[in-house]
Amino acid sequence: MCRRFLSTKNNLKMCKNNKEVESILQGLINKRMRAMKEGEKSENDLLGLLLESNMKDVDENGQPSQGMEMEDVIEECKLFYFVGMETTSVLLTWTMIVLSMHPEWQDLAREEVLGLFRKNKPEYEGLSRLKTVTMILHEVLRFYPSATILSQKTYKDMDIGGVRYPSGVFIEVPVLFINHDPDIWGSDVNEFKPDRFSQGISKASKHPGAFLSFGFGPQVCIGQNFAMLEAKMALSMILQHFEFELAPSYTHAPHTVMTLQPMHGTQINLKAI
Ligand code: HEM
Repeated sequence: MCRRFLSTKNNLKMCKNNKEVESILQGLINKRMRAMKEGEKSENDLLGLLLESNMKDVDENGQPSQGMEMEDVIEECKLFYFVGMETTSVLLTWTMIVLSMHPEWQDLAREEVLGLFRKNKPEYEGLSRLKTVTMILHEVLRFYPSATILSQKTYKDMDIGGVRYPSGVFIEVPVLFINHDPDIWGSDVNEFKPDRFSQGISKASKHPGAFLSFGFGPQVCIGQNFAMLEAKMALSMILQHFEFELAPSYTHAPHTVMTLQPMHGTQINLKAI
């Protein structure tokens, strides 16, 4: 990877970090493979599944090229870690910011959570009944989509929307712009209005497929249900135990570093309840 880039200070740092992540993963993989070879039952997690498929193919075909290369296993682990962690964490961050800016929605969300769980740990069944919290998370994802642009590349000559594209053209879908387009969402597009999602995602806008914060088509986010569950669980627990508001030092400046983030951090005052 590193040979493709100029040796600037930043690129060298990125390469160093990348090598460090890869060597940590390689260590974890080696440990797990040793355990599997010694007959230990593989754990029911992503790494276990990837390695099981990798080792099975190697065994049955006698040559490793048929299975997933170790490099691919490492890349999959990196992909899941980065796309799974960062996206959900910025969703929660923006939700805390927006609920601080709109205390009326913070109160409604807390009312719903306490009504369902009181101060008990939220359980799966109850999380699927959170209507206001779900609408809030969808509206936050519309306002501040973790991925602001989706990139696709044509792999052959093709027609898209009446335009002929040759193979190898990058097509960028500007999710952030689409999510803020009044022709799609209405003239109140710049207002925080979770109830636009009260009838579900497909009825929230004038176009049923306009909500692209989890992508679309074959590359649609595989972790979206898990991410929503995680976010509902975390937000419910925060709402159960704290009231929160923005600290005076907070400066609102969304900017993109891979994901859409608050440029100057998220200073929030919490009050235990
Ligand atoms: C709020 C949280 C999340 C958001 C907003 C989000 C958003 C997205 C988007 C927009 C894409 C499509 C990318 C594209 O078309 O190029 C995507 C793909 C994907 N997401 Fe998520 N995601 C989230 C959480 C997660 C989690 C928790 C996981 C895994 C546990 C995950 C795993 C993936 C994977 C594996 C892909 C496919 C990548 C590919 O095929 O290239 N995501 N996600």
